Amino acid sequence: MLVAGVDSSTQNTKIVLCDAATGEVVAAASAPHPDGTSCPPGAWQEALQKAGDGLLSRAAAVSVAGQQHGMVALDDGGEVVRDALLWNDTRSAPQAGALVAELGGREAWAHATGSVPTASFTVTKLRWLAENEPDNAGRTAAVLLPHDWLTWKLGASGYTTDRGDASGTGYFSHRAGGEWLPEHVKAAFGRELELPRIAGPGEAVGETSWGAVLGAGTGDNMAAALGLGLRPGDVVVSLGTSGTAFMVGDAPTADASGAVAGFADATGRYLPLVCTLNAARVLTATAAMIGATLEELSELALRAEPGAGGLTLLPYLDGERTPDRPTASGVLSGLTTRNAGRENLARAGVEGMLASLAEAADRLGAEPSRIVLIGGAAVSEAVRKIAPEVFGVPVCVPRPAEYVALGAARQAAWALTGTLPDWPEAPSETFTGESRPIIRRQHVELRDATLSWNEE
Ligand SMILES: Nc1ncnc2c1ncn2[C@@H]1O[C@H](COP(=O)(O)OP(=O)(O)O)[C@@H](O)[C@H]1O
Ligand SMILES: O=C(CO)[C@@H](O)[C@H](O)COP(=O)(O)O
Repeated sequence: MLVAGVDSSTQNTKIVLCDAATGEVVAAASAPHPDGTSCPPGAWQEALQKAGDGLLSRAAAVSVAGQQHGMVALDDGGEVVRDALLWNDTRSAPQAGALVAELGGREAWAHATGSVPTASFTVTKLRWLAENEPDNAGRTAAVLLPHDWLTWKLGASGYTTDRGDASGTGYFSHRAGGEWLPEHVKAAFGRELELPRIAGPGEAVGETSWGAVLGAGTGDNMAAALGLGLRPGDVVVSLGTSGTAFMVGDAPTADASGAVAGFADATGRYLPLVCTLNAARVLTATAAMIGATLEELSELALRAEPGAGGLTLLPYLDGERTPDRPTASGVLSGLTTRNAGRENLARAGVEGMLASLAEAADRLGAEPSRIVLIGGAAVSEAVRKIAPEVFGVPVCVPRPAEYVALGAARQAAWALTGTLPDWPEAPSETFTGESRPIIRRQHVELRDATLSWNEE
């Protein structure tokens, strides 16, 4: 029996078709999404159809994992009202600040939802819609997350979501195993909206047009956790469009500083997570700056010394979420005639991205004995070799695979059989290296020196 897992992430849709009993991948495909921080949901559906052509129909069950937080506004006929605003769209930063203040401050938000909302959270996008597009707001009857919408389009019985993705909205509470906070929607939007039913872990929520069982799906980070064989205390660092550091725990978290988002996972447990807006694209941007391919960037970076001769890249290229600097941009600092060269620039790009994620991982307060490194940029040799120097612990890189899609496939198998299957842990390679404190020192000094640069 075969099951399919879909990862509808920021840059593309990836699908894996797996043996339901063993998790062995028998086929895989992908298709790109349009660039940008807003997207017509139809583009995700087209990518799903393109990547899934001849593949999805072989699956007896399917689950969709999606980029978190995106606001899919629907009218009372189920039509999309406007392009979805994505997790990395920072236009609702002022609304985030206003909502935090209006509803009792950071402590109150962390207590109510597990998180303090930044511009990524759906609730802040709802307020932005109400304030800036009254016609679209007036037509909006329901709000879904990207994976909810795709699951509905695939054949779910009504609008559904799961507690993992729901926990990134800003209108979900961990109380009573997970429930909506309609009063938060009303406070943000001015009135209540139809929200999807929160399905239980492993629940089947409908049937596809070819008769496959449909799992509830979840957020992409929750699915990654499901796709990896994590050991207790493991911290995962994912280097995709977003950078994330997360772990699975038994109790909800409530960090009033706002750095750690107190998400739920896809199994009934919790997924404290720290997210940065800038990760893999820091490397693409650095490579473009020095006229190199990603492979050349890696070779060049490995030729430079730790600290890149004093050159530091603060990687907040597209604004930043952790730290909360939505209007920030990147800063290259410490340039001299002695260090101006492609090797140091390449190394500064890799070090900047990793140092930012090491700071994020620290916010989890976990003191892990290893870091599990995944995501598109984890295939880079320079990233793998420099990561232990930055994190200061061994870095375990599971065999490159689509772990989000694999987690979704595992959830599909759960919906199909009623049992979460035990798939074998993927083979991995562990990278070790001397800790190089200079890398994080340079990053922190530049981060703190630029604290007031983007204040309005
Ligand atoms: N060899 C490589 N070196 C560095 N980055 C890479 C490499 N291969 C792919 N990437 C980057 O990985 C990113 C995609 O990662 P992925 O985890 O699929 O992202 P997402 O899930 O957010 O769509 C792209 O930005 C791409 O440039
Ligand atoms: O906003 C978050 C997590 O809170 C992001 O991690 C999104 O879920 C997008 O993920 P990728 O497309 O980068 O995988």
